[in-house]
Amino acid sequence: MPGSRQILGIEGTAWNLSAAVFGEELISLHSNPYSPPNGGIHPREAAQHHAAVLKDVVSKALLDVDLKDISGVAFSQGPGLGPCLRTVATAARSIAIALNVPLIGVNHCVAHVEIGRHTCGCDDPIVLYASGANTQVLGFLKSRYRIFGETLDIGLGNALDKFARSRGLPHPGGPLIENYAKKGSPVNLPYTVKGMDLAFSGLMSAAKDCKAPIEDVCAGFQETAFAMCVEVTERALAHSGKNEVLLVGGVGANERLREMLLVMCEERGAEFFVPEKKFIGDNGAMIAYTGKIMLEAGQTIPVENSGVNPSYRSDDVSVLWRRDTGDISYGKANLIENGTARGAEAVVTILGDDYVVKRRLSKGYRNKELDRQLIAERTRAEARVISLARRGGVLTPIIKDVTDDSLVMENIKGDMLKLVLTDDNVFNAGILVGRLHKCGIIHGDLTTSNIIVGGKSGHVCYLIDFGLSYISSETESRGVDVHVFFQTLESTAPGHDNLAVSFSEGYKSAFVDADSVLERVLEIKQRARYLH
Ligand SMILES: C[C@@H](O)[C@H](NC(=O)OP(=O)(O)OC[C@H]1O[C@@H](n2cnc3c(N)ncnc32)[C@H](O)[C@@H]1O)C(=O)O
Ligand SMILES: [Fe+2]
Repeated sequence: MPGSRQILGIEGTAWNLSAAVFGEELISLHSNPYSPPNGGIHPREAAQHHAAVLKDVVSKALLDVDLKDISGVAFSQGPGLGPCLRTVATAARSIAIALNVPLIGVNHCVAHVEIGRHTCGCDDPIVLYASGANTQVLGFLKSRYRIFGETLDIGLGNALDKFARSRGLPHPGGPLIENYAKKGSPVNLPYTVKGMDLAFSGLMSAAKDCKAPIEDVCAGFQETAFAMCVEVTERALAHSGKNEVLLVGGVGANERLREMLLVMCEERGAEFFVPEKKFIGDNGAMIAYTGKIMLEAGQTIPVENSGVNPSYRSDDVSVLWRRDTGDISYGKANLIENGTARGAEAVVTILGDDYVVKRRLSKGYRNKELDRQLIAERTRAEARVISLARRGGVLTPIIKDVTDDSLVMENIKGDMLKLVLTDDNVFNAGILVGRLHKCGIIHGDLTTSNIIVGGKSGHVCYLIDFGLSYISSETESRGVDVHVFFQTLESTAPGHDNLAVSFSEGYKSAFVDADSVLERVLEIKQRARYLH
């Protein structure tokens, strides 16, 4: 393709040294993976491997290309293993200087997403990015890939690989576990979704200690870990109002994970996408392609500023190559229509004039036993938290009846706070949340749709939907609660900073530790994390 724009991309953040050229479409892709002789990936040894094979891999990628057509060199700038990143960056800089073309520093996580969007032809998905080092649920909003939820400890792939190693299996363990799991019946392991976040290290330790046959442990590991990922993905879908799901990252090769996401999407009427295998794990094509669209948007970097960043986050990248999408539609999923509202987890139906029934839905993607157990645990926990909150003076619906999967409770009449955003109402909401935090409860989903303003005076605030609530007196958890509330204020009433001030005043008047929580809220905002 003479004259057309072609980009050379080099990937080498961890296990795979891979190079590709992307023009209008993929022109070439060559890889030389590193397999550790024993144990996991050793950063320095992996970097030595990359240095040793780089010339061969890049030459092969350039074999049928006229060097005059190369208009940019892209490389993985991070995240990844420091020595590996530096090796690849050095090579990319030299090639860019030799060819006298711009250099493009690509965020590896964003590249996983972009090659997925391009090759699958999806537009604006919620992304489950599950790899060795990372596990994140992402969605595009206002020039950035926002992180809706992510692992708080290790990546899912690393958890699988480490467990496999503890059983004497070679690296990478993910595919081997998948094979064992096909022959097993799942054991029960700890399910650790925390709000919108995930954690895998407790699950991994429990799997290591489990004495059941390896097939059953592998099946239990997959069923538990994947159900956690699918749950957070579904919630992000419900909150964002988006209707596409894209799976990327090495763990996305797993057929059971794909099947579970497909079932979830079918149940919600969303569309599921997954790239073909050569584009799902680490590969040079994702770097070359993302380099190409970045170059077209003018996002190149001078060689002197091209240092690598081993902890480069997906939400650090300013995405200039995508058109902006509108606001997230908070609470849209919770609107009651024809007497029924469907959220990510439950259906609420009006029962006569005075009551509503909240029934948790069975999820077809979950293993039956896990499904039954989660529904029963969460229903009981919700009833408990509501009673505790009432005892602490928080107005909530009165619970009339609890079964294995449903709560019958008082029908609170009034308007959602988001429809009556006045200083007085928001001040009262602050008092309510202050009382809640005082009695050690975190709401977990403090949106302006979950506060109802009503009562005789028309100004009394009730708190509803405790489905994600938990017990904690930590400043961080309280701060996240308030931060979520402030974010929904911003999205429903942009520019009305006075509302956050009124809320804070109410909050302070009801809760002695309010100041330290509000300080933490500022810190959380700085972290630019999209917590919802
Ligand atoms: C920073 C970068 O280096 C890193 N890349 C990475 O971790 O490689 P990736 O190719 O995306 O994913 C590798 C992981 O994917 C897992 N994996 C591969 N096939 C699998 C399968 N069939 N089932 C489960 N896990 C699988 C492997 O066990 C390994 O943990 C990342 O994206 O976080
Ligand atoms: Fe990766």
